[in-house]
Amino acid sequence: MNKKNSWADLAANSAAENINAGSSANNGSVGATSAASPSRSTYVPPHLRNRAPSSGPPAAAYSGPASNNDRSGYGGGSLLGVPRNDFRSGYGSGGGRAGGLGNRGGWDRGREREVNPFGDDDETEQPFSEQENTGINFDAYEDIPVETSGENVPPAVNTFAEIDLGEALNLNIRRCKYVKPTPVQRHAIPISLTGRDLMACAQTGSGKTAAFCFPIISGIMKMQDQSVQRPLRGARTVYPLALILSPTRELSMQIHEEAKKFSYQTGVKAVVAYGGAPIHQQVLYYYFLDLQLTPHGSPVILSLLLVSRDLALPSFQFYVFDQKSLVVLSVKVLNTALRELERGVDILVATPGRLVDLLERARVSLQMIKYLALDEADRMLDMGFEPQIRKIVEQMDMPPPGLRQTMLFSATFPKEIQRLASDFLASYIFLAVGRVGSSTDLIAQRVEFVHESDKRSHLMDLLHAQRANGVQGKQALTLVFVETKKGADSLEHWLYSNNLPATTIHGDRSQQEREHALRSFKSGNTPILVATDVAARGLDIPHVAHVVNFDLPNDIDDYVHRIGRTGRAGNSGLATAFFNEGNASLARPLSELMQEANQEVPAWLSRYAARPSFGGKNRRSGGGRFGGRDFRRDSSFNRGSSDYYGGSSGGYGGASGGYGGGHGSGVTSAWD
Ligand SMILES: Nc1ncnc2c1ncn2[C@@H]1O[C@H](COP(=O)(O)OP(=O)(O)OP(=O)(O)O)[C@@H](O)[C@H]1O
Repeated sequence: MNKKNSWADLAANSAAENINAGSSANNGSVGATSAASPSRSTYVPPHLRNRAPSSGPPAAAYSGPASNNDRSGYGGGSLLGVPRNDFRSGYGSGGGRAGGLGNRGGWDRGREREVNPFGDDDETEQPFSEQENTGINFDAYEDIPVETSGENVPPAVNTFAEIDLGEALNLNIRRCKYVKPTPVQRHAIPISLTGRDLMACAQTGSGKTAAFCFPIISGIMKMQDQSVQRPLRGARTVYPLALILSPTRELSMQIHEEAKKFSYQTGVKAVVAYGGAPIHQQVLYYYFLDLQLTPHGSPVILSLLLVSRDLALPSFQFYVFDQKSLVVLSVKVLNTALRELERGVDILVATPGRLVDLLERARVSLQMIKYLALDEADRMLDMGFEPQIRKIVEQMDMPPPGLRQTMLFSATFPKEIQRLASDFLASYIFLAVGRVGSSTDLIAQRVEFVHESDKRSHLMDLLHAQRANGVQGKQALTLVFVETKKGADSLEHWLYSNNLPATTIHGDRSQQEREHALRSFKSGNTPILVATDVAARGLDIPHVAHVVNFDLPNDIDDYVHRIGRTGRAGNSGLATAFFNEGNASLARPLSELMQEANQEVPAWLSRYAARPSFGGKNRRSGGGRFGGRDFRRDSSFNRGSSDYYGGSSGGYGGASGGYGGGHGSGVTSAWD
């Protein structure tokens, strides 16, 4: 019998192995099963045999972690049907499921104790100088141009000590080894601390997450001192004080991890809400509560308890399964994520879809929101997400602009999106660190003309050369962007069959597979990650040495975010793009971007860029010279007599401004 991977199949395998059941395919019904006299009353997992029988809590009957199936295609049947190539991860590690959802720091599975995200419980505090993260090259940021616009802009600071963030948060900043604020932090944190709304644009990898997290945590700490009361509307509804929205599950998880670090021992609690994967992909553990055999020897699971953290699964829902020789009469779902949420939340980090679900089920109320942050705000307000964001921000119970503080952050901010975003803001300050939508010159950019049919062999050459130059012949972490999910799978397969350790991340992979692929990449086990744009934004993966745009995106802003996965926090990086006739419309913005970042533009690319038929449609974020990027300064964006510079929200509650300016059309499929 082949091993299978869904929770039900795991149960089947486990049951079949342990009970030595007969092979008859009995599709027993509830009635038939009840009538059968069982040959054994209760299943005891192998590790609990020889112990006294117990009818105690489920933990006593733990059957082990559900499988991680990222490499399950090898050596056994896979429900997913597609072999996966997370190099080596499937060998000897048991698939690694125990390191999956449940191992994400901070959840602490049902215990109230706050997990130390720094793992430094025993560490005595070191002097500041010894802690400095030597990888950070702050000088790289010193001469970066900064522009602010809006009324009464608070002055920037040069050190964290100048800002009153609160002792507990300051301690965590030291634990993070942040010695001094990055430019976006120097400006954005004082602005936010004075309660002003903010639209901030700063280069990839320049510390925007902390720039919105610090004021939120510090503000909530102050609110705790004032013992802010939350409404009592049914124990199951929670009232977060801050909401941080991001476009992908992985980014939400990452922000949550960061928020947990920053808020450690501050009394501020951050919870993440994402999900949407089918039940069998979300199960952490399963327990047999009651299992019997029919006279024919078929296993009948009278009751199975699943422990899940997918917020979509209500606790204790009952299912009846009838699969081949296995009958499951009832499944109880113990939803650890919902329970975590029910214990209370100050900062809710979420993807929009999951949040809408929670709002509709009255699990979350936004009535108490004091802080709203949109990370990758331009992405959150483009055609794909805008309706959901409007629903969350304008049509539920969130306080309007002026009564809440709103912070929008991204590395790119097209003017059309700025205009939409202004609906969510009141009297806001616009902050641009570096040119809006520019890339950092920490990233060396190369563009090579490669015909479609030559791309694979060219990539192979790059990767081999890189390995030859690497430390002890090791492959440096390389992120390869392609345009489609199918393209990602096919390239991964090809790399793998050519002995290059690759995995993929894209929207057709299960959440478990996505997370496993990311972990495998980060750890260096699978140093080549083939990705769609689902990995283009926000992900902070240390030591990514090389980003390859195997397929260039249609939009220059997407290019900016993609290459921004390398060259982060002051470190240098390399980005190579394969360009051919199909990318002609990107020639002009690409060569402009490269010039701005002091990169050498190949003569052939300049010639493409100079052709009048190319490059017209693809606008640069913000556009124009430095200093003209706040859309409120551009008269063509003013609506009638309303004065956007002053920033009062003209469109609150209204319908979308209908942005349709060629943004994201080729990208949507990659973002789920
Ligand atoms: N003040 C600081 N000192 C040292 N490191 C910092 C500081 N602030 C942030 N970092 C580190 O810099 C890295 C990049 O930060 P972050 O992920 O917030 O960048 P970002 O601007 O949000 O990038 P992106 O545009 O790609 O989302 C992280 O590893 C973070 O821990």
